[in-house]
Amino acid sequence: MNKKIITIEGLSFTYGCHPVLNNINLSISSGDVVAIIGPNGSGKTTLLKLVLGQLKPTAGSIKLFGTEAHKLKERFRIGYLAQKATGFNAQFPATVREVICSGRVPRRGLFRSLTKQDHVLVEQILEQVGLKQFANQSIGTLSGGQQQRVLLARALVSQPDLLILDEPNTGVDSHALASMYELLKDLNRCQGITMLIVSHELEGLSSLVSHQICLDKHICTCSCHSFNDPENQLRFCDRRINNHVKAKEPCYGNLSI
Ligand SMILES: Nc1ncnc2c1ncn2[C@@H]1O[C@H](COP(=O)(O)OP(=O)(O)OP(=O)(O)O)[C@@H](O)[C@H]1O
Repeated sequence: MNKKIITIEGLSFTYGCHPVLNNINLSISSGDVVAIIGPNGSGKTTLLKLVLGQLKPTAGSIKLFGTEAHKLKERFRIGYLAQKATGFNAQFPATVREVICSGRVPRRGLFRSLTKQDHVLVEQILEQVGLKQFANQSIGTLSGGQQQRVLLARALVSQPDLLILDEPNTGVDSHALASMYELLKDLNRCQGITMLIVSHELEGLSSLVSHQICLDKHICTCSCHSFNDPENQLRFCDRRINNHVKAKEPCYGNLSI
């Protein structure tokens, strides 16, 4: 049986008195590629921040690799590409290669130099994301979409077990996006990296993801198909978890895969 990478039980989260997520249950196994979609303000980024341990649940629990998310020490096991993380200006004092190298530091340790092996890996990833020719340029001289790819490379270079991407398609043209998704697919199929991807649209992503979750404040649906089981492929098991029609009070989604 595949190992559980993320286990969320009875999760609720409130900003001040503004409830955003309520009673979410979700379990993601090793090798799953889960896309979270939903309208603006539905709590997608908040859910990612909770998974990353940047926010603490108001109620319930989130475990990563079997440990409470905010207590996880092996942060290098998670590669994270934040939403709208780009915006470096031309004076930013680091080259593309240096930014990618910095993604290796958590795995190596803060006060240890990178090894020859680390540098080989950085060169491989530069090649994979198509940025070799920009390696010695300041990251701030690249376009927004190219900067996005640098940050993806930085997330990948730590060789994460779990890759979390918040709208990785922002500012990336369709050609670059298609090759990014191909790369992610290879990484998932060959290295078994588990992925959690927030996106507004599934176009292009659908051949990559194994599960889709629609997150809204009141309704969550989950559909899944397994690439490993042909009979399961494209099988849509839509689970409308919340019987909100019966509820008089506003109620919130509760989903599980
Ligand atoms: N730091 C904060 N303090 C208070 N409220 C917040 C904070 N961050 C987000 N919110 C609110 O929480 C709700 C969910 O926000 P969140 O960013 O998680 O949504 P989202 O689904 O990622 O949206 P988008 O698709 O626009 O990126 C929104 O109503 C937002 O206004």
